[in-house]
Amino acid sequence: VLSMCGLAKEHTQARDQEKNPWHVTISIRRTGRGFEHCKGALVSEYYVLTAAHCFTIVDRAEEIQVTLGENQRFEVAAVRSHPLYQIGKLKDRGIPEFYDYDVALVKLSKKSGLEPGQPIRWPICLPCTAGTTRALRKPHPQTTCRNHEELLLTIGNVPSFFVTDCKHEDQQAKGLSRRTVKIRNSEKKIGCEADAKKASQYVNVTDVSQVVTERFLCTGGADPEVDPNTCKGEEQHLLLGHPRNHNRGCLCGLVGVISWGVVDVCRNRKLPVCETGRNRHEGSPAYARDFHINLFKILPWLKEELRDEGLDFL
Ligand SMILES: CO[C@H]1CCN(Cc2c(C)cc(C)c3[nH]ccc23)[C@H](CO)C1
Repeated sequence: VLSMCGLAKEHTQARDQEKNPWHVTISIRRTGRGFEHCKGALVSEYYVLTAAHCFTIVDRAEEIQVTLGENQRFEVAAVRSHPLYQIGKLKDRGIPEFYDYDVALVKLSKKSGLEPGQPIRWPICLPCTAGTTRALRKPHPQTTCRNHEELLLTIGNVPSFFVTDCKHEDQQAKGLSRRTVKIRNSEKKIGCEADAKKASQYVNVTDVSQVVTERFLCTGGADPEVDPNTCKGEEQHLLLGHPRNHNRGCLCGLVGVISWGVVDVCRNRKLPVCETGRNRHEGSPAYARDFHINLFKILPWLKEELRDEGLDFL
């Protein structure tokens, strides 16, 4: 079955949830400390993709809930972090957190698309599947995985966006807003990655490649204009603005999973204003960069874990 991914209402009258049906909230009950939250992306009928660091080794599936849209709750059958994710791997070198391979798949206990009376929850397309070929309006099966990477990740500043909770200025209602960022590729990449050393916990990092490995994409900074930054709890996904018409996210599909940032701009934990993005830490420093796991670098794991989901991997 050709997974009907990336189908969402794009017209301006559509409600936030209809524009971003794949955007989910993951709530983890921590005994004595209430709930912690992360964001995730529905990538098939049963699976949500998110960051592995949202979970600890003791979290059990029973403690985790996934909410689609405003209030459609799902229980979780299993959480599978990438086998090479090991946040404490460099502790003995004075590097407290290491985010390499920071991705996890959360399996829902029932299919996400079949609730009577609920809107269809279209998943977002994964790279190197027939769905992304369709979203890119390219011929199938002639278009290869390499073509996807060339189309989506080669030019210097790749227009992309992430989705964040926000509140509408007037009626204080909660909404979702798309925050446009540029993936710093080719010549912009070096400067972007170098700022990782400004993170408070990375004072002992001598060579930035110790913490920013091949698996990462880098966004943020102020060149040519200031990019919005992510906050803790917004681990989720980076979508792609269409390489040609930058003004509209083309639902070309998932490219990365937000993993960590140098500065947590939501210190005051107030939701940003939907229309303007105000309330974020005003005037983030130019070194406020964000790092995302590049899905093109973890395809074997994705294909293996999602082999029964009918996603037609290329
Ligand atoms: C290397 O040291 C830093 C790692 C990241 N940490 C927090 C964090 C996480 C965990 C996840 C996301 C999505 C974040 N976006 C912005 C900050 C932030 C703090 C920085 O504030 C210390």
